[in-house]
Amino acid sequence: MKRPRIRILATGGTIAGSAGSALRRGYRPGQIGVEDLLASAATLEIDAEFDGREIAAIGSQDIGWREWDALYREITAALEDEAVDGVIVTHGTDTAEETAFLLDLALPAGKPVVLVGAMRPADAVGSDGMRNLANAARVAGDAGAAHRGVLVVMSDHVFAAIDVRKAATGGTEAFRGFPRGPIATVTPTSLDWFGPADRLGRPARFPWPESLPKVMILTAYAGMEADTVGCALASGAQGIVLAGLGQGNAPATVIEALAAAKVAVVRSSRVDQGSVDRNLEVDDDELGFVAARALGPAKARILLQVLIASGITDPAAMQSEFDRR
Ligand SMILES: NC(=O)CC[C@H](N)C(=O)O
Repeated sequence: MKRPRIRILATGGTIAGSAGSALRRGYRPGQIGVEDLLASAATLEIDAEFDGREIAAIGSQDIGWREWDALYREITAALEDEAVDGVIVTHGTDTAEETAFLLDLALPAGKPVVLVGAMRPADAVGSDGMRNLANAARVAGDAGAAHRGVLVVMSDHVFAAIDVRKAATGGTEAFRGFPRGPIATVTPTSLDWFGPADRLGRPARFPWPESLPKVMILTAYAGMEADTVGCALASGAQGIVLAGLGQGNAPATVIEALAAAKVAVVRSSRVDQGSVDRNLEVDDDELGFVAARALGPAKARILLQVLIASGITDPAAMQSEFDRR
């Protein structure tokens, strides 16, 4: 059988991180260039042909429009290139869910696109980077990974971009999926999908935006004051995501300020699991809010940015996009 051809787009992160010593705790992400990453991968004798391009060499806390735009363009070119069977994006774990979800919203279902990272730098004892990369290659080279949207491979799990979250600050099992858990298990030599591809023939949900509007996340807490909303508006936010308490709640004065704000408001939750539904304790119909459903604040912000960029600002129309999977 023909070896799959996989394009690696490197952005940095711990998978390219180095401490300079196996026993040093502090380290810097994005130190290992794509050529060195490819050289390490070559020693694993993975049954695939790789080529690589460097998009960035950063910790993903610094990722933003410049890198996302470059990634979208490179991935689109790779998807159109008959010589490429699948794409791997090496990425820091902190914002992997945001990058994966943004790309997921704007790419057509088709060839596998897989984000992968690591929790331990490349020179740490028991580093997980090459294991995860070998797993990602297994997925990106698998025909069964096509038409599932953008995927994230961490530890021995495959997650869909729409579900995945970084749910722990440390440890190699740091990623979880909500509401769906992993959709496959993977090792360098095995891959088991739990169900059929669910995006067969689905076009891109949104055109790639020309830029992303400013949308801020306000995290709720006991004693939160309404002036936080004023701060967001004064700084030019065109939309606000409430990382609310429980089912997207906040003190009454904050809800009033949000209702008075003349920008889109999406209620999500600071709680990691479970969805935020409409009209439970907050009257979304009355106040013109949108419920984020199962999207956590970071991904709700990405969707809200894309909606505003696409000219979709009516609350009912926005809600139906948040209801979609
Ligand atoms: N485990 C990691 O990748 C964290 C490193 C860095 N903060 C990043 O997100 O890129």
